[in-house]
Amino acid sequence: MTTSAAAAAPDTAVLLVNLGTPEAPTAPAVKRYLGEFLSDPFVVQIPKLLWWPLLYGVILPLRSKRVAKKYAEIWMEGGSPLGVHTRRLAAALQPRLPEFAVAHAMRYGEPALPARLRELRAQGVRRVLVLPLYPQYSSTTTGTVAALVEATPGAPAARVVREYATDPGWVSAVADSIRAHWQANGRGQRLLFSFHGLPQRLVDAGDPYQAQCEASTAELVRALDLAPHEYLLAYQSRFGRERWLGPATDDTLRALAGEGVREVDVVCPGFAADCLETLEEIAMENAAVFVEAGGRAMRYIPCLNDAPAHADALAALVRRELAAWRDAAA
Ligand SMILES: C=CC1=C(C)c2cc3[nH]c(cc4nc(cc5[nH]c(cc1n2)c(C)c5CCC(=O)O)C(CCC(=O)O)=C4C)c(C)c3C=C
Ligand SMILES: [Fe+2]
Ligand SMILES: [Fe+2]
Repeated sequence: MTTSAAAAAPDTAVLLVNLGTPEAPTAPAVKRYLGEFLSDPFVVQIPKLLWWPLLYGVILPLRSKRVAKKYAEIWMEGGSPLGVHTRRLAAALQPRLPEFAVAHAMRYGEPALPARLRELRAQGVRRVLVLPLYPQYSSTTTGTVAALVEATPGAPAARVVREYATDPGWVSAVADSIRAHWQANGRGQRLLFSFHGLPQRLVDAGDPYQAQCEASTAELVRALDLAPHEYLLAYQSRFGRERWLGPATDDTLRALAGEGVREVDVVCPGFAADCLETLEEIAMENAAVFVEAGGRAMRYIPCLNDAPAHADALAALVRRELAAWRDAAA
């Protein structure tokens, strides 16, 4: 690097943060990743003394093997879909924000968030806007990212984007992707909005996640001009025995097939990037559930991933957030 390029090194960075994903579609790699994920007290609130023996003694040994097989079915040349799409999205964002350094990190696994923050500081970055890739806020996702940023010594000054559930640019990008999918593949009789689930207990305790999923859906319904009978909202990926948000995506698909609906489209606006929960659980498992219940076809509408419209929307969001940060400091 020349001296002038070094002098021009950006003092502000944008850090995209996603959940994280295993390094390989193997039981040991899945065990490492799930172990870190499920021992985060923001995600599972059972006291350590009870939870850890259950997690490390029963859940991980059983689940890692089963889940590794699922990852193997969706693995891409460059790695896990969530990792590949997140990396590509950061690369798509960089030319749209040329005066800033754009990087990405994961809350669990690699590239690890604390190391990335310190690396940016070492490169001369003094301020970092952290953008968790969760449109809707939950303590279990955005909240744990914000807490880790706060708890990382040696990090640049940081601001964390809380949510973008009704951001107009993001809503337009998702709505356009749904229209484009209909144009290319035909349109089903219903559109199902499927969001990742959450324990009902957390919502009752004040987590705004459900309200934001509903707000995202309302904005998308408005943008697409859908009538009430044309769409449904459901929650997927239940984990454990307690009550989670409902209705469940699989139950909803069975009920639709039972009502005689032959073709249904499913979109997952809680996921910025395709991952196990969309590519395997929705596009494979739930598509089979719908057909077994008598439906003809469940068509999955992909996440925005590294689409230009996604990068455009996030770049605009970043510029607004940085301006708000500047104003707050002034
Ligand atoms: C207590 C368990 C879980 C909570 C709470 C939870 C919230 C939550 N998760 C996402 C987004 C993703 N979750 C993903 C995978 C995944 N989630 C859980 C459990 C909880 N999630 C598990 C155990 C797993 C792993 C897969 C499995 O074992 O079934 C993923 C995909 C990761 C990938 O590598 O592809 C995403 C993304 C949100 C948005 C959320 C709360 C709102
Ligand atoms: Fe999850
Ligand atoms: Fe799942």
